[in-house]
Amino acid sequence: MKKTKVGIVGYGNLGKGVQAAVKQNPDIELVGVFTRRPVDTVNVNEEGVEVVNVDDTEDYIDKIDVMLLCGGSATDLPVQGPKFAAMFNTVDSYDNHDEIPEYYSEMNEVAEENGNTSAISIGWDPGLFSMNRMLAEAVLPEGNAYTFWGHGVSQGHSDAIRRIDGVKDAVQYTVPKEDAIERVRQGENPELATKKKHTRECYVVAEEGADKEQIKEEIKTMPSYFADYETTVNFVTQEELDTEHSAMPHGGFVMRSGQTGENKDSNQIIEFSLNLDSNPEFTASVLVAYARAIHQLNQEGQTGAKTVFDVPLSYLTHKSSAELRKELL
Ligand SMILES: NC(=O)C1=CN([C@@H]2O[C@H](COP(=O)(O)OP(=O)(O)OC[C@H]3O[C@@H](n4cnc5c(N)ncnc54)[C@H](OP(=O)(O)O)[C@@H]3O)[C@@H](O)[C@H]2O)C=CC1
Ligand SMILES: N[C@@H](C[C@H]1CC(C(=O)O)=NO1)C(=O)O
Repeated sequence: MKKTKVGIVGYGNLGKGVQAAVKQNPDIELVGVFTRRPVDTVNVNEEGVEVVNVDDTEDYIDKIDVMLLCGGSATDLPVQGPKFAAMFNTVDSYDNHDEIPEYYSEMNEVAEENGNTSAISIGWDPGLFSMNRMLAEAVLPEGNAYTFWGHGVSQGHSDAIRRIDGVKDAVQYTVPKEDAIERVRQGENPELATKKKHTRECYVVAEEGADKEQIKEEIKTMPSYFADYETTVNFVTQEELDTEHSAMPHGGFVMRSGQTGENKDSNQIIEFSLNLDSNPEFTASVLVAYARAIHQLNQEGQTGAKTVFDVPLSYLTHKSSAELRKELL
């Protein structure tokens, strides 16, 4: 079997998750981990997997079929996305929803120019939840849609806090408002503004001597991430963060309630939910499936940026169409 050879760019929670996910996919092979840090400070604990500084990436252009970009969306991917899409097929999990259209345009231009294929905003939201929002809307054109996340750790929001000057470490929990969920489940079809659906709880380790009030203000007013939410900021020690906030569970659901029939008197509900012990390991598993698909799309000459709306579902699996018809139809 010809394997898809992949590389990991950025060895954090998501990068480690990709390393684990590759081992569950016999048709995928990990060639190397690419990091901005000195290579002797990053230990991947896996025989045969090279650790390379990102400045030496060009040496691997002919050795890697798809590069999995595992950097943070707040500040890493806006730079690393275009940089790596010029050299490789890529898959990333870019999740700043407000900026996805602009990111898509830039990635599409770079990937097209270089004959590469780049899957962007892959994961669960954006990603599998996006797919299900679209599917539900296509099937039930007359209705109301809702997305709820948590209670769990948003990696994107946690990463965004960690990038603030004076922050040493941080975790952000997204907390759904139970009254909002109840109103949706009761079929009220409420109009729910962003603030009305979730609150955000942050646990922050400040650097020695950092201005905590300044950090709190930067978090609460951060556009796209916190500005539209009720957000609480708690300062804790590194030991408290490590002992009480090291797990990264998450999940949520997308739901659409729609009406059908001559008199629109049939109420139909579509719901897709996730319950994740590990947000990074699940997200990484989605990225690896898309690495398989992007490799095939590029071999077919389909270049440019792709979202979950552009990639055929059957390309995500190693199974043939005949196997799918036999086993899963
Ligand atoms: N679409 C979706 O559904 C989802 C998207 N995501 C996205 O994934 C992104 C990455 O999340 P996550 O992996 O948790 O972020 P991390 O903070 O763990 O890692 C981000 C980067 O920071 C660097 N880094 C990691 N650990 C260290 C360290 N100890 N010292 C110095 N640098 C370090 C790494 O780059 P380097 O090795 O180069 O130093 C890494 O790529 C999030 O920002 C989010 O946007 C996450 C979940 C779901
Ligand atoms: N992109 C999110 C995945 C989901 C979770 C989330 C949130 O809690 O706000 N939004 O989307 C992440 O980084 O974890």
